[in-house]
Amino acid sequence: MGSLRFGRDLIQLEEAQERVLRTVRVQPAEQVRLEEAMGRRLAVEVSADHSVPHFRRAGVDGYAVRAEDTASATGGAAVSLEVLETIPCGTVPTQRLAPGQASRIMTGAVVPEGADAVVMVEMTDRQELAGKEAGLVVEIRKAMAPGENITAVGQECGEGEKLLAAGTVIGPGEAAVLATFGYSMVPVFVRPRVAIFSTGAELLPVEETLAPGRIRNSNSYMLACQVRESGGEPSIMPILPDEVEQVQAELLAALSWADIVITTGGVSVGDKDVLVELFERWDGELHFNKIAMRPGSPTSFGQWRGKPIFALSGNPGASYVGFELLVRPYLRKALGAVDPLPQTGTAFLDAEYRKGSAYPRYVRGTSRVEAGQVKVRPAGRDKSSIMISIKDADCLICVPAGGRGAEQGELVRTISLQQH
Ligand SMILES: Nc1nc2c(c(=O)[nH]1)N[C@H]1C(S)=C(S)[C@@H](COP(=O)(O)OP(=O)(O)OC[C@H]3O[C@@H](n4cnc5c(N)ncnc54)[C@H](O)[C@@H]3O)O[C@H]1N2
Ligand code: MOO
Ligand SMILES: [Mg+2]
Repeated sequence: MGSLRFGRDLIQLEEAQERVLRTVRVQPAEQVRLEEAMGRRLAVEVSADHSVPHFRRAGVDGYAVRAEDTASATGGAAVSLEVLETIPCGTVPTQRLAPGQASRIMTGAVVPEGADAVVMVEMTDRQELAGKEAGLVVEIRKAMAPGENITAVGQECGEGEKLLAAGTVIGPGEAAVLATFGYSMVPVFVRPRVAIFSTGAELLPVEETLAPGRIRNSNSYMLACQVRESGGEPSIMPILPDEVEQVQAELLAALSWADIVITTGGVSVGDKDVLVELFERWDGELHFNKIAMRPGSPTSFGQWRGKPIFALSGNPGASYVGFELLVRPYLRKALGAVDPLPQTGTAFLDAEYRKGSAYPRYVRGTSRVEAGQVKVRPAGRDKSSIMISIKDADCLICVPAGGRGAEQGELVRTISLQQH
């Protein structure tokens, strides 16, 4: 039995997170088409290289006028103005308004010089005059205030304004900004390639028929989803047996192309806990192999050939939580996030949690808002070996170390899940 198996140094989760984040190298950038940039993280800061809007923009279909010309207009006593021209969207007005003049204008078109308001067409009547006074006249039935129905230059944003920080996840609003400023190609961080290995002689590939003592490999698929959600490119690798030679060879092979390796299982104190065996004989660097947390206390992390290896516990609950607390922050930082650690909040515990523990516990929780208060309860049976309740969790409930657990109604700290 090697020394790592029992003689492990216990560290706090915060220390483990720090050790993980210290090793992160930010990913290189690549250019992708704007329509393919959704969900990616921006690799550059984006500033406005022009004001928005960059011309005075009509906000309604109607008539551009001089507000002072309309001062006396009411429903009963309209003001008549001479119509100079029609200004459709995408064109530039050719004439400046003088007193007594108006121009027909469409929503989104350039407001002509001289005009300082746009009257909705519903507040006007048109007249075609004949004879000596031939021409088009518009009757305005509403007094306008200067600036009414006009979006001023730079009202949305001024030239030079910083709009998107590097590391921002590109969603609908960001895509609209990028399009506005001409980014047909967008510099984004390259997705880290993540090799996912599950270890254990009991594991069956998903397509196999159940057999006595065997279970299907669920961790790899769960983790692949977590990797994808975090912006990584997962590869589900073949199941590894509890044979250290083979595990060593397969992980080394993966390190030649993957940016990150994740394993599950084989990190505890069982006879066949093969990752422990590997860490005893490899030429890599082990940064920790025991964290004061439940689930996932034997979670281990090291670097081999300069690449990070996360060895998560095999128990599905521990694997899931280990990823959220350690791997997701790594991926987020590698993709330029400035705040890689999960967001925390508080909520009222809606059920008692009587399970005390020597280590802080991260209990899968389901939260809801009731009468303006966030309430949270355990998502189901919360044992690290239980897989079924993972799907119901939207947060982790932090239960401090100690023999007491937590009371119903107590304000508890929570960690949000499923962020990018
Ligand atoms: N004597 C002790 N026994 C255990 C301790 C301990 O401190 N002393 N720690 C327990 C804790 S805590 C955990 S967590 C587990 C960690 O176990 P391993 O990481 O070594 O994982 P395995 O032994 O390989 O498997 C544990 C469990 O999970 C199932 N499993 C594994 N891989 C998968 C997969 N890909 N998909 C679905 N399920 C998987 C496996 O069949 C086992 O049931 O050790 C405790 N024991
Ligand atoms: O890693 Mo274990 O989950 O602490 O039960
Ligand atoms: Mg084990």
